Amino acid sequence: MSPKEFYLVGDDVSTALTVLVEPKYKIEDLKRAVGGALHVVQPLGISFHTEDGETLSTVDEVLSANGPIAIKVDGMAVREPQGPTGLPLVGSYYEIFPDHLGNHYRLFRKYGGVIKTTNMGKTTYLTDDPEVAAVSFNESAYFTKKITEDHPLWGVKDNTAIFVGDTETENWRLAHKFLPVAMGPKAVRHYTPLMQSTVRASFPVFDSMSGTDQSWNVYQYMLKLASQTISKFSLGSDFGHFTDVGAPLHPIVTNIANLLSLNKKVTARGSWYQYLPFGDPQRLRDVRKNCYTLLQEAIDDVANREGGISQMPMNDAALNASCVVEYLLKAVDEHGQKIPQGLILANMIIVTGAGFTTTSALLSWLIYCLVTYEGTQERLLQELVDHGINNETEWNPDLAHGLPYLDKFVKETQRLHNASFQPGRTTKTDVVVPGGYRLPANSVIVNALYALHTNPKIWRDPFRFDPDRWDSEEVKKRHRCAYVPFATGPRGCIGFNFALLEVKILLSELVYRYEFTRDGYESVDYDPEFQLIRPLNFYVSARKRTQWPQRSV
Ligand code: HEM
Repeated sequence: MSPKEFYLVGDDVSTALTVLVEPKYKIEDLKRAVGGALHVVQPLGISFHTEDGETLSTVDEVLSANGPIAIKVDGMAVREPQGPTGLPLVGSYYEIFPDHLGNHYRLFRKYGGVIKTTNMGKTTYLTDDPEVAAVSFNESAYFTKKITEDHPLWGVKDNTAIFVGDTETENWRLAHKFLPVAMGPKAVRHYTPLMQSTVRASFPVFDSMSGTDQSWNVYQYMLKLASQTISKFSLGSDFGHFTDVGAPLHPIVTNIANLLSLNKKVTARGSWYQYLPFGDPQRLRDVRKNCYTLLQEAIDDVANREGGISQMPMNDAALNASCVVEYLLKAVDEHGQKIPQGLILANMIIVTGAGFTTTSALLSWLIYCLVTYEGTQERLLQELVDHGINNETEWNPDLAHGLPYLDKFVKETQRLHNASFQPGRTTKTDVVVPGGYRLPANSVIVNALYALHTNPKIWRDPFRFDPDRWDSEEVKKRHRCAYVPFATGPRGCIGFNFALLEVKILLSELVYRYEFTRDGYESVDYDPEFQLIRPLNFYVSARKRTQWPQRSV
């Protein structure tokens, strides 16, 4: 073993660390050893240099060079991410809001693939670089999902629940053991009739608006439809959203939506703000209490159903249960253990909330794309007709996922209008990420999904809505983190099987029955204050079809 000193170009040579180098090392082994010592998360991106800048390509060259060895990461000196200087106290707030998607995109063009923003005392790093996203999504020695004061989910942090709790807790481990089984492809298949019947039960309401040529706010009705579907899946409850045109939203929906909206407001303003005993911070606490009460009632309803709850292995329970709550009450693991009773309530708030807030926004954007991008609605309808689909079709996942245009239309909509936009991860130590950017320990990095999905280095003509791009080799060979609408890694979405099947069936049923037309000429805005990207002022009329195109095949 030969001791050798290494330092990162960009740091002072006095920071050099000693690494023991074995002469039999391959160059990759040396990179891994040096990367580990200097906290370079992707060590194969390292290159070795003399102090004069000469490149050293072999282990022998490194061992025989004089003095400390300089290293670069992806050909770059190590550097601090840059961002707008901002104003005293508020930081970069006015550089970012209200159009945080557009402004972050602009800041990446100006400052590079990892940027730093400060906002009311909180510091956030963000990336639009898939290489950086890939390392941060991976739970590792360097990154984890830990919800600190700088994390976007701080206001709703709850270590008894999935999504809003830290990875390194026993509670997350348990939730992540039990819940995904209830949402895997096999389990989701048995919820297909539920999706089909829920959308068909909404037709009398849309028919009646069609009859009076009434235009309607798309998000309001997609929220009703998505939450009606998710509430049956998650809680086995019927929220009664389609008893008539003006049926109110169920209080579980309004309370969860308020919870998210208040959290975004409270966390956008700095950590001190949430402790105020009045105003939005107090409202956030009250709304959370209401959510708990309402959800517990829904859980008790399932637990007290006639016939009782029989226990069974997780996989059987997932196929047997009529909803996720029933699954959690039934399921036992390989040791005969159940998920602790005390974890069910908090997890069910999350499953329900994560389920309907995302799918309602996605359904709204799908309709937005249909009425905005010429020819898309006709193409989708033609595909349905060509596959013999109508409002009596018995849906199954193979049919829904076997519609190629629908599939790429959904993908392209999620690329440009994804509901989620800011999955955050926290560094466990200081770390040098791809591109040579250094993040301090305990800092939050947000994978900026919109900026990743429109990064011009990856996506040709990124703002053009073009479902056919999904057939191109370029897109098929993209980096695995260039498109991550559901995030990825151990903390990625567990509901994506359900979500994709749900939106495909609901959208197809609606498009087969109605012709959608945009109402109004204002540009459609997203809500900058909400935890998810949802359209605010988007109206359509949906006229019941009386004619359909001929089959083209
Ligand atoms: C269009 C629909 C959806 C989108 C875009 C979406 C997106 C995401 C994203 C980006 C994450 C990662 C969050 C983070 O890293 O902080 C996530 C996590 C999660 N999603 Fe979804 N989701 C969708 C639908 C659903 C549905 C329908 C459910 C359940 C019914 C669900 C349940 C969850 C849960 C429980 C987690 C947390 C996983 C964990 O913490 O380990 N999602 N989702």
